[in-house]
Amino acid sequence: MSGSLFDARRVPAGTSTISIRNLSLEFPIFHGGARSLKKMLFRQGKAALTSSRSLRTGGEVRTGRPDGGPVYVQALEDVSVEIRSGERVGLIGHNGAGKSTLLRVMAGIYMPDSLNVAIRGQVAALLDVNSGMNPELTGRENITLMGRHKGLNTTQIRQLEQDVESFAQLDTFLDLPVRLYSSGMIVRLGFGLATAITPQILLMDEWFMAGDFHFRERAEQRLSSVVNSTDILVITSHALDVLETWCTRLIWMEGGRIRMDGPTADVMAAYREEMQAPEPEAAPPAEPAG
Ligand SMILES: Nc1ncnc2c1ncn2[C@@H]1O[C@H](COP(=O)(O)OP(=O)(O)OP(=O)(O)O)[C@@H](O)[C@H]1O
Repeated sequence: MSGSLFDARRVPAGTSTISIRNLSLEFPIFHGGARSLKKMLFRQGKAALTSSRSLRTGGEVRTGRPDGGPVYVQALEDVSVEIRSGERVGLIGHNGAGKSTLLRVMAGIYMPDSLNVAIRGQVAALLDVNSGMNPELTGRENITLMGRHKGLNTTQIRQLEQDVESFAQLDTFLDLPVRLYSSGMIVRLGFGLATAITPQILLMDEWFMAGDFHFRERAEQRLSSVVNSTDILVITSHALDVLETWCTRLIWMEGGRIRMDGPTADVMAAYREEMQAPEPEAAPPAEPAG
């Protein structure tokens, strides 16, 4: 049985897939600091001129050419992933490892070369609590807007409104503009809305772990019925116990690359072992050239 009000299947149940092949994605840095960053990369000497890896934080920062050129962050590098129906996949890794970027590619927010990415099935992305919400409209108006956007009829929109209202428990705030909500209140509304329609592929960032204790308890109950009726789940979280509970497979990202991909128990054991190992010492700064 579906845990939410509406079912949004677009391909037959059990046939959803995510296929990503040799995907690389970089973000150019346009900030004023890019100039001094370029100088810093240059000072590091020729070997490090096109690459500066910081330990366990972020993707590589690179320059386009040895003589300078634009500076960019390599968020993903040569990533290949195949995910089939029935899989519950967790993404783990250090801050800036590329987990959210990979989720955003799967959600179609970043659209690299279409030859690299093929998604089959209807996708819902719980990546950003504000996504799709208009802060100037009331909570109730946002529910109606979302219902229309999903193609629901008037009766279904009424059902959606009742469902989200009873889940979010915002009382009178539901009729006030969303810009007046606290961050926890926005999570209640955003989460209630996003989980009211069962997708075939559910992509989640860890924001839903926000909210008070009672909310989290109810959120996890609601989520478990949605997750059980989706074909594919991909979730990223630093809460390893959450991943162990939900996931059958883990992908360990490091510096934009896939370091390990396999059954949850195997990848988690390797990841925990590495986390407990002492940090390698940072290399001393190189002497200025010339
Ligand atoms: N919009 C952007 N513009 C520039 N750089 C970005 C952008 N989004 C991500 N990055 C960079 O890409 C790299 C990967 O970031 P990403 O958000 O995917 O990491 P993450 O694994 O989700 O990290 P965290 O665990 O801290 O959320 C980081 O080095 C980050 O600085």
